[in-house]
This record gives sequence, structure tokens and C-alpha cells, in this order.
Amino acid sequence: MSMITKYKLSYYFSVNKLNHIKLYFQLHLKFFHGSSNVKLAKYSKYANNDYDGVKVVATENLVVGQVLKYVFGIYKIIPPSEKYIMDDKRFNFSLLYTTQNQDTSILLGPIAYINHDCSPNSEFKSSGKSSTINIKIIKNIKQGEELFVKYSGNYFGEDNIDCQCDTCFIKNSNLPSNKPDESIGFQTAVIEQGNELAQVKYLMNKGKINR
Ligand SMILES: C[S@@+](CC[C@H](N)C(=O)[O-])C[C@H]1O[C@@H](n2cnc3c(N)ncnc32)[C@H](O)[C@@H]1O
Repeated sequence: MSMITKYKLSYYFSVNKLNHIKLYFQLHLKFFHGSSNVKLAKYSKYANNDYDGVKVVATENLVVGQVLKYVFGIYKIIPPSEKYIMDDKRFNFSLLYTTQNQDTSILLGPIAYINHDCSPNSEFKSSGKSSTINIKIIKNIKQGEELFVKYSGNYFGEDNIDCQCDTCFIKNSNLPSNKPDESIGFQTAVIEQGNELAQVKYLMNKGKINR
């Protein structure tokens, strides 16, 4: 952080808050560093988005039980007085809804780059201290494969009816998902063909075109 930026920020924030901001940026930069086991890649799969999105991809083989400390997130409960911000369409925040406290939290940090799959290969892992979460690998992931978490059972509408993950697509189609070779081949095709197939997938899931 340059002196001038520090000077300007110190006008608005206490020393304690400034140290938090500094730590946050340092951690965020580590995510993009080679040692973080993952990288960010461009993604244009989801048909309900006007913009090209991103995905998180493994840069090395990841094994069950591994915790990725640089793929971190910080959640902050949104006080009722600030809930109006969430309705403002200019902002696209990642929100977490905790069933335990029935609170809505804003999720900050690189963890919010991870896409959802109903049969994920990773999960959120609370660090136990403060409001930081990391990613724990729950299925072995090969180098180059995408990381997925399950946001919740109802994030994409009731029972995730609008979810566009590969698991939902295979479940809702007549593809023989119980034959591993065919499903692997199919998933590769989805990734290679990109947006056009995603469009078909989305409409099929919504029952707008016949299978
Ligand atoms: C936490 S962000 C993940 C990063 C996102 N791909 C991006 O580029 O910002 C969540 C957003 O990604 C998209 N997304 C992720 N998983 C999805 C899924 N299974 N089906 C449909 N959209 C998904 C949705 O637009 C969702 O609101």
C-alpha cells in the first residue's frame, strides 16, 4: 500500500481497520500467487448471465481432506438497516444464508469465485476462529479440473430448479450417468462446446425444449 493511499485511507479508517484491510489484500494476492494450488479462469457457461464469468481451476492434483488456505472467504452478517443494498441491481454480491442463525451474510474474498455443483468436489470449511472460511477438498480433483461447492439446496430456486450444473443436467436428461466413461466424455463435451450447449442445458432444465 503506497504512502499516499495509506494517508487517504487513514482519513476514513482506524489503524485497526487499516490493518484488517491490508491483511485482506495480502491474502487475496496470495490466491493469485503460484503457491495457491488453484487459478482463476474465464467461464462463459451459465446461460442466465449476460457477462462472461469466472471459475476456479486446480493447478495441481488435489486430494480428499486437503484444505486450501489461500482460497479463503470472510463473511459478515448484514444488519437489517443495510439489507436494502442487496436489492440494488447495480451490485452483484455473493450472499450466504445461514440456516443456523437465519442470517444473511455477505461473502468476500476469492472463495466467491467458486461455482456451484449439486454434487460438489469441495466444501466450505469454517476456520473455527472469526468469520473466515476456507475450502476443503471432498473428492480427488485432477490438475485442470474445476472446483465446485454446493451453495445450498435452494440457491437456484426451490430444490435448485434453475441450477445449471453438470450434475443437474445429467440427472434431468436421459444420459446414462451411471456409466463413468460416458459421463466423463459428456462432461468434456459440455466444457468444450461452452455457451451454446449451456443455453440448451438451461432450457432443457427449465422444460422449455424437449429432450
Ligand atoms: C459466487 S458466484 C461464482 C462466480 C461466478 N461464476 C462469477 O463469474 O462471478 C455465483 C454466481 O455464479 C453463477 N453460477 C455458479 N454456479 C452456477 C450453477 N450451478 N448454475 C447457474 N449459475 C451458476 C451464478 O450467476 C451465481 O449467482
